[in-house]
Amino acid sequence: MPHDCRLYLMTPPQIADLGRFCGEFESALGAGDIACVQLRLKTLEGEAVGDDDVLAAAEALLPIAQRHDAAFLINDRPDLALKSGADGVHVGQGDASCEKARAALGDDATVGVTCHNSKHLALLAGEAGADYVAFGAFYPTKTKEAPTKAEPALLEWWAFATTLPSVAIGGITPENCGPLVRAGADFLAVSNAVWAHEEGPAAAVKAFEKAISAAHSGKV
Ligand SMILES: Cc1ncc(COP(=O)(O)OP(=O)(O)O)c(N)n1
Ligand SMILES: Cc1ncsc1CCOP(=O)(O)O
Ligand SMILES: [Mg+2]
Repeated sequence: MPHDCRLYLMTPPQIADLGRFCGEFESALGAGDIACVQLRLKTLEGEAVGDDDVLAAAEALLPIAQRHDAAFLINDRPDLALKSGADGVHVGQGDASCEKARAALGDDATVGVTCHNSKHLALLAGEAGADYVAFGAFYPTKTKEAPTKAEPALLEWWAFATTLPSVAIGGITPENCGPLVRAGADFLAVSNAVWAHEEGPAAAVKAFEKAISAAHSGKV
């Protein structure tokens, strides 16, 4: 039987009302097992997300993540991860390098690296000291224009060839996550399926848990 696959929750790219979002965040984290959260704030119609916005969001969300035993990572910016007291950072191929992130944050921090659909990038990230590699996008996503499409076979190969954890990302829902779980993904990184779920984020987390468990037990 494959090892346990866990949820990795990404924030929405824009948070209009931080106070209100804290309630939704608390409700998602309280609904089930979430291993990790990534604060991923992006620009909206050219409006830049300032460092202060990221730091204010981190200040509000980090204690909630800590209360629920979820690691708290910042997207893109090792410097803001350090400033905010986050557990680590997720960097893409166009962001700071894994080595630079590690040097800024230290050995105890978590550093994750986007590897698109590339075994080569993932092996390099592993050599550079990444704590996990992220592959995607597995499905069409509304959250970003994903530059690559990945297949579950890549997760299978990765799990067979290495012991470094993998994160699957991109358009993942409770309905389509089965093949990724069965292929050996260690984490499912999800955003829209949780925040836009018609019954709310807690229902989404519960639906993911049910789907992951069904995939592990071979029911789907
Ligand atoms: C878990 C995870 N995987 C991939 C990404 C994408 O990172 P990146 O390529 O840097 O793109 P942006 O998120 O910065 O738009 C991610 N953030 N998290
Ligand atoms: C950041 C990112 N990188 C590749 S797909 C994606 C978005 C994931 O969000 P969603 O779960 O809403 O598709
Ligand atoms: Mg990035």
